[in-house]
Amino acid sequence: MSFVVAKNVWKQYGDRPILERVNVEVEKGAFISIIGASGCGKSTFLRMLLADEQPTKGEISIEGGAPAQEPRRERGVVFQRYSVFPHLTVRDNVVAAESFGTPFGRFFGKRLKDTRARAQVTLDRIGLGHVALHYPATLSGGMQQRLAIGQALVAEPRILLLDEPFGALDPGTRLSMHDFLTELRERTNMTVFMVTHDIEEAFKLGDRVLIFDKVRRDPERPHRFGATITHDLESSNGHEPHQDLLDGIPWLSGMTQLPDEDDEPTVQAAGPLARDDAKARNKSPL
Ligand SMILES: Nc1ncnc2c1ncn2[C@@H]1O[C@H](COP(=O)(O)OP(=O)(O)OP(=O)(O)O)[C@@H](O)[C@H]1O
Repeated sequence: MSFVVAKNVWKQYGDRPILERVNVEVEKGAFISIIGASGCGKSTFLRMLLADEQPTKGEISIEGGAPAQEPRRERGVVFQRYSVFPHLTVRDNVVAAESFGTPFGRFFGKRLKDTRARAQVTLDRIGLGHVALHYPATLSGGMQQRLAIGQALVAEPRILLLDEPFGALDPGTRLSMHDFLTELRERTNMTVFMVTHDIEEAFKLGDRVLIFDKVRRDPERPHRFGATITHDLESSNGHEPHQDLLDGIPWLSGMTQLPDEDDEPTVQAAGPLARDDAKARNKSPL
Protein backbone atom coordinates (compact mmCIF):
# COMPACT_ATOMS: atom_id res chain seq x y z
CA MET A 1 0.00 0.00 0.00
CA SER A 2 1.26 3.48 -0.82
CA PHE A 3 2.13 5.69 2.14
CA VAL A 4 0.48 8.90 0.91
CA VAL A 5 -2.44 8.75 -1.48
CA ALA A 6 -4.21 11.73 -3.06
CA LYS A 7 -7.32 10.51 -4.80
CA ASN A 8 -9.16 12.74 -7.27
CA VAL A 9 -8.41 15.86 -5.24
CA TRP A 10 -10.02 19.16 -6.24
CA LYS A 11 -9.63 22.50 -4.52
CA GLN A 12 -11.73 25.55 -5.13
CA TYR A 13 -11.68 28.95 -3.39
CA GLY A 14 -15.12 30.50 -3.79
CA ASP A 15 -16.06 29.75 -7.36
CA ARG A 16 -12.45 29.65 -8.52
CA PRO A 17 -10.95 26.21 -9.12
CA ILE A 18 -7.28 26.07 -8.13
CA LEU A 19 -6.57 22.35 -8.44
CA GLU A 20 -8.45 19.64 -10.26
CA ARG A 21 -8.17 15.88 -10.48
CA VAL A 22 -4.94 15.53 -8.55
CA ASN A 23 -4.06 11.86 -8.26
CA VAL A 24 -0.78 10.67 -6.82
CA GLU A 25 0.59 7.82 -4.74
CA VAL A 26 3.83 8.11 -2.83
CA GLU A 27 5.89 5.39 -1.18
CA LYS A 28 7.20 5.72 2.36
CA GLY A 29 10.56 7.44 2.50
CA ALA A 30 10.25 9.03 -0.94
CA PHE A 31 11.39 12.58 -1.59
CA ILE A 32 8.90 14.34 -3.86
CA SER A 33 9.77 17.66 -5.46
CA ILE A 34 6.92 19.83 -6.72
CA ILE A 35 7.39 22.47 -9.35
CA GLY A 36 5.01 24.60 -11.39
CA ALA A 37 4.25 28.15 -12.40
CA SER A 38 3.64 30.77 -9.76
CA GLY A 39 0.06 30.68 -8.48
CA CYS A 40 -0.79 27.25 -9.89
CA GLY A 41 -1.63 25.79 -6.49
CA LYS A 42 1.55 24.09 -5.23
CA SER A 43 1.35 25.57 -1.74
CA THR A 44 -2.36 24.83 -1.67
CA PHE A 45 -1.55 21.16 -2.34
CA LEU A 46 1.04 21.22 0.45
CA ARG A 47 -1.49 22.79 2.84
CA MET A 48 -3.91 20.00 2.02
CA LEU A 49 -1.19 17.44 2.74
CA LEU A 50 -0.71 19.20 6.07
CA ALA A 51 -4.51 19.07 6.59
CA ASP A 52 -4.47 22.82 7.13
CA GLU A 53 -6.90 22.96 4.19
CA GLN A 54 -9.46 20.40 3.13
CA PRO A 55 -9.99 19.34 -0.48
CA THR A 56 -13.25 20.57 -1.99
CA LYS A 57 -13.60 17.09 -3.43
CA GLY A 58 -11.55 13.88 -3.19
CA GLU A 59 -9.31 12.86 -0.32
CA ILE A 60 -5.77 12.59 0.92
CA SER A 61 -4.78 9.76 3.24
CA ILE A 62 -1.62 8.67 4.98
CA GLU A 63 -1.00 4.94 5.38
CA GLY A 64 -4.61 4.22 4.57
CA GLY A 65 -5.91 6.21 7.56
CA ALA A 66 -9.00 8.40 7.47
CA PRO A 67 -8.31 11.85 5.98
CA ALA A 68 -7.07 14.24 8.69
CA GLN A 69 -9.35 17.13 9.60
CA GLU A 70 -6.61 19.36 11.01
CA PRO A 71 -2.78 19.53 11.16
CA ARG A 72 -1.25 16.94 13.45
CA ARG A 73 2.25 16.48 14.72
CA GLU A 74 2.82 13.59 12.34
CA ARG A 75 3.10 16.25 9.61
CA GLY A 76 5.93 18.73 9.96
CA VAL A 77 6.14 21.87 7.87
CA VAL A 78 8.84 24.41 7.01
CA PHE A 79 8.18 27.60 5.06
CA GLN A 80 10.50 29.81 3.09
CA ARG A 81 10.72 32.46 5.79
CA TYR A 82 12.17 31.38 9.08
CA SER A 83 9.38 30.66 11.48
CA VAL A 84 11.60 30.77 14.56
CA PHE A 85 10.82 32.74 17.73
CA PRO A 86 13.27 35.66 17.98
CA HIS A 87 12.87 36.10 21.75
CA LEU A 88 13.80 32.49 22.57
CA THR A 89 17.24 30.90 22.48
CA VAL A 90 17.93 28.37 19.75
CA ARG A 91 17.45 25.54 22.24
CA ASP A 92 14.20 26.97 23.61
CA ASN A 93 12.91 27.34 20.06
CA VAL A 94 13.15 23.57 19.79
CA VAL A 95 11.60 23.14 23.25
CA ALA A 96 8.72 25.44 22.23
CA ALA A 97 8.09 23.37 19.10
CA GLU A 98 7.79 20.25 21.26
CA SER A 99 5.57 21.93 23.85
CA PHE A 100 2.95 22.86 21.26
CA GLY A 101 1.70 19.31 21.33
CA THR A 102 1.02 19.36 25.09
CA PRO A 103 -2.12 20.46 26.95
CA PHE A 104 -0.56 23.57 28.58
CA GLY A 105 1.70 24.47 25.69
CA ARG A 106 4.61 24.89 28.13
CA PHE A 107 6.90 22.71 30.19
CA PHE A 108 8.00 23.22 33.76
CA GLY A 109 10.43 21.62 36.26
CA LYS A 110 11.84 18.22 35.43
CA ARG A 111 9.87 17.99 32.22
CA LEU A 112 11.42 21.23 31.00
CA LYS A 113 14.88 19.97 31.94
CA ASP A 114 14.34 16.69 30.09
CA THR A 115 12.91 18.46 27.05
CA ARG A 116 15.89 20.82 26.95
CA ALA A 117 18.21 17.80 27.04
CA ARG A 118 16.34 16.26 24.12
CA ALA A 119 16.42 19.59 22.29
CA GLN A 120 20.18 19.63 22.69
CA VAL A 121 20.37 16.19 21.04
CA THR A 122 18.27 17.47 18.12
CA LEU A 123 20.50 20.53 17.79
CA ASP A 124 23.65 18.41 17.83
CA ARG A 125 22.10 16.26 15.12
CA ILE A 126 21.48 19.25 12.86
CA GLY A 127 24.81 20.88 13.58
CA LEU A 128 23.51 23.67 15.80
CA GLY A 129 24.57 22.27 19.19
CA HIS A 130 27.27 24.91 19.61
CA VAL A 131 24.80 27.78 19.30
CA ALA A 132 22.08 26.30 21.54
CA LEU A 133 22.10 29.28 23.89
CA HIS A 134 22.31 31.95 21.20
CA TYR A 135 19.36 33.91 19.86
CA PRO A 136 18.16 33.35 16.27
CA ALA A 137 19.11 36.89 15.17
CA THR A 138 22.77 35.99 15.66
CA LEU A 139 22.52 33.02 13.24
CA SER A 140 23.03 33.01 9.50
CA GLY A 141 20.04 32.44 7.19
CA GLY A 142 21.04 28.81 6.62
CA MET A 143 21.36 28.18 10.35
CA GLN A 144 17.97 29.74 11.01
CA GLN A 145 16.41 27.57 8.36
CA ARG A 146 18.13 24.51 9.84
CA LEU A 147 16.60 25.51 13.17
CA ALA A 148 13.17 25.71 11.52
CA ILE A 149 13.70 22.19 10.16
CA GLY A 150 14.88 21.10 13.63
CA GLN A 151 11.63 22.45 15.08
CA ALA A 152 9.63 20.47 12.56
CA LEU A 153 11.64 17.34 13.39
CA VAL A 154 11.09 17.26 17.16
CA ALA A 155 7.64 15.81 16.71
CA GLU A 156 9.23 13.05 14.60
CA PRO A 157 6.81 13.72 11.75
CA ARG A 158 6.02 10.97 9.33
CA ILE A 159 5.95 13.43 6.51
CA LEU A 160 7.93 16.62 6.19
CA LEU A 161 6.47 19.41 4.04
CA LEU A 162 8.88 22.02 2.74
CA ASP A 163 7.51 25.10 0.98
CA GLU A 164 10.40 26.73 -0.88
CA PRO A 165 12.56 26.11 2.17
CA PHE A 166 15.74 27.49 0.65
CA GLY A 167 14.22 30.27 -1.45
CA ALA A 168 15.56 33.04 0.77
CA LEU A 169 19.11 31.66 1.03
CA ASP A 170 22.19 32.62 -0.96
CA PRO A 171 23.46 30.00 -3.45
CA GLY A 172 26.33 28.74 -1.25
CA THR A 173 24.14 28.29 1.81
CA ARG A 174 21.54 26.64 -0.37
CA LEU A 175 24.05 24.01 -1.49
CA SER A 176 25.07 23.21 2.05
CA MET A 177 21.37 22.93 2.97
CA HIS A 178 21.00 20.37 0.18
CA ASP A 179 23.74 18.26 1.80
CA PHE A 180 22.11 18.73 5.18
CA LEU A 181 18.71 17.60 3.91
CA THR A 182 20.14 14.62 2.02
CA GLU A 183 21.99 13.44 5.11
CA LEU A 184 18.96 14.03 7.36
CA ARG A 185 16.81 12.04 5.03
CA GLU A 186 19.23 9.10 4.99
CA ARG A 187 19.09 9.06 8.77
CA THR A 188 15.32 9.40 9.26
CA ASN A 189 13.76 7.85 6.14
CA MET A 190 11.08 10.52 6.30
CA THR A 191 8.70 11.05 3.42
CA VAL A 192 9.34 14.56 2.12
CA PHE A 193 7.34 16.87 -0.15
CA MET A 194 9.21 19.97 -1.25
CA VAL A 195 7.87 22.86 -3.34
CA THR A 196 10.62 24.71 -5.15
CA HIS A 197 11.01 27.15 -8.02
CA ASP A 198 14.48 25.81 -8.72
CA ILE A 199 14.28 23.04 -11.28
CA GLU A 200 17.85 21.87 -10.67
CA GLU A 201 17.15 21.64 -6.96
CA ALA A 202 13.95 19.71 -7.66
CA PHE A 203 15.83 17.06 -9.65
CA LYS A 204 18.86 17.00 -7.40
CA LEU A 205 16.96 16.31 -4.19
CA GLY A 206 13.81 14.55 -5.38
CA ASP A 207 13.30 10.88 -6.20
CA ARG A 208 10.36 12.11 -8.20
CA VAL A 209 9.45 15.49 -9.60
CA LEU A 210 5.77 16.38 -9.91
CA ILE A 211 4.93 19.15 -12.33
CA PHE A 212 1.71 21.11 -11.79
CA ASP A 213 0.12 22.86 -14.72
CA LYS A 214 -3.25 23.42 -16.33
CA VAL A 215 -4.33 20.94 -18.97
CA ARG A 216 -7.55 22.75 -19.80
CA ARG A 217 -7.74 26.41 -20.66
CA ASP A 218 -10.55 28.75 -21.56
CA PRO A 219 -9.11 31.88 -23.20
CA GLU A 220 -12.31 33.75 -22.34
CA ARG A 221 -12.11 32.80 -18.68
CA PRO A 222 -8.49 32.27 -17.60
CA HIS A 223 -9.49 31.11 -14.12
CA ARG A 224 -12.10 28.64 -15.23
CA PHE A 225 -9.93 25.57 -14.71
CA GLY A 226 -7.48 24.49 -12.06
CA ALA A 227 -4.05 22.92 -12.37
CA THR A 228 -3.20 19.26 -11.96
CA ILE A 229 -0.16 17.00 -12.03
CA THR A 230 0.81 16.94 -15.68
CA HIS A 231 4.10 15.10 -15.26
CA ASP A 232 5.38 12.66 -12.68
CA LEU A 233 9.05 12.12 -13.39
CA GLU A 234 11.60 9.84 -11.84
CA SER A 235 14.67 11.83 -11.07
CA SER A 236 17.18 9.14 -11.89
CA ASN A 237 18.98 10.79 -14.79
CA GLY A 238 22.03 11.66 -12.72
CA HIS A 239 19.64 13.93 -10.83
CA GLU A 240 19.42 16.38 -13.67
CA PRO A 241 16.37 17.28 -15.70
CA HIS A 242 16.14 15.70 -19.11
CA GLN A 243 16.75 18.16 -21.90
CA ASP A 244 13.69 16.80 -23.66
CA LEU A 245 11.65 17.67 -20.61
CA LEU A 246 12.85 21.27 -20.79
CA ASP A 247 12.22 21.33 -24.52
CA GLY A 248 8.73 19.89 -24.01
CA ILE A 249 7.71 22.47 -21.41
CA PRO A 250 9.45 25.72 -22.36
CA TRP A 251 8.01 27.74 -19.46
CA LEU A 252 9.79 25.42 -17.02
CA SER A 253 13.09 27.19 -17.60
CA GLY A 254 11.61 30.58 -16.64
CA MET A 255 8.98 29.40 -14.21
CA THR A 256 8.00 32.79 -12.90
CA GLN A 257 4.72 33.23 -14.72
CA LEU A 258 1.76 31.06 -15.46
CA PRO A 259 1.98 29.87 -19.07
CA ASP A 260 0.17 32.12 -21.47
CA GLU A 261 -3.48 31.12 -21.64
CA ASP A 262 -3.14 30.91 -25.41
CA ASP A 263 -0.34 28.36 -25.19
CA GLU A 264 -1.08 24.82 -26.16
CA PRO A 265 -1.98 22.85 -23.05
CA THR A 266 0.73 20.56 -21.76
CA VAL A 267 -0.83 17.17 -22.28
CA GLN A 268 2.12 15.08 -23.34
CA ALA A 269 4.51 13.63 -20.85
CA ALA A 270 8.02 14.53 -21.92
CA GLY A 271 11.01 12.24 -21.66
CA PRO A 272 11.34 8.50 -21.38
CA LEU A 273 11.01 8.54 -17.63
CA ALA A 274 7.63 10.20 -17.57
CA ARG A 275 4.81 8.25 -16.01
CA ASP A 276 2.07 10.73 -16.45
CA ASP A 277 -1.42 9.42 -15.80
CA ALA A 278 -3.35 10.23 -18.92
CA LYS A 279 -6.62 9.11 -17.36
CA ALA A 280 -6.37 11.90 -14.84
CA ARG A 281 -6.86 14.54 -17.49
CA ASN A 282 -9.46 16.14 -19.69
CA LYS A 283 -12.55 15.19 -17.73
CA SER A 284 -15.53 17.27 -16.74
CA PRO A 285 -15.18 20.29 -14.45
CA LEU A 286 -15.96 20.09 -10.75
N1 LIG B 1 -7.12 30.99 1.30
C1 LIG B 1 -7.26 31.37 0.03
N2 LIG B 1 -8.36 31.99 -0.40
C2 LIG B 1 -8.53 32.36 -1.69
N3 LIG B 1 -7.60 32.16 -2.64
C3 LIG B 1 -6.45 31.56 -2.27
C4 LIG B 1 -6.22 31.13 -0.93
N4 LIG B 1 -5.00 30.54 -0.86
C5 LIG B 1 -4.50 30.60 -2.11
N5 LIG B 1 -5.36 31.21 -2.93
C6 LIG B 1 -5.17 31.42 -4.38
O1 LIG B 1 -4.92 30.16 -4.95
C7 LIG B 1 -3.98 30.27 -6.00
C8 LIG B 1 -2.87 29.30 -5.78
O2 LIG B 1 -2.09 29.71 -4.66
P1 LIG B 1 -0.81 28.91 -4.17
O3 LIG B 1 -0.16 29.74 -3.11
O4 LIG B 1 -1.19 27.53 -3.82
O5 LIG B 1 0.07 28.89 -5.49
P2 LIG B 1 1.59 28.47 -5.68
O6 LIG B 1 1.67 27.61 -6.87
O7 LIG B 1 2.13 27.91 -4.40
O8 LIG B 1 2.23 29.90 -5.96
P3 LIG B 1 3.73 30.42 -5.72
O9 LIG B 1 4.63 29.57 -6.54
O10 LIG B 1 3.68 31.83 -6.22
O11 LIG B 1 4.00 30.32 -4.24
C9 LIG B 1 -3.52 31.73 -6.03
O12 LIG B 1 -4.22 32.41 -7.03
C10 LIG B 1 -3.93 32.25 -4.67
O13 LIG B 1 -4.23 33.61 -4.73
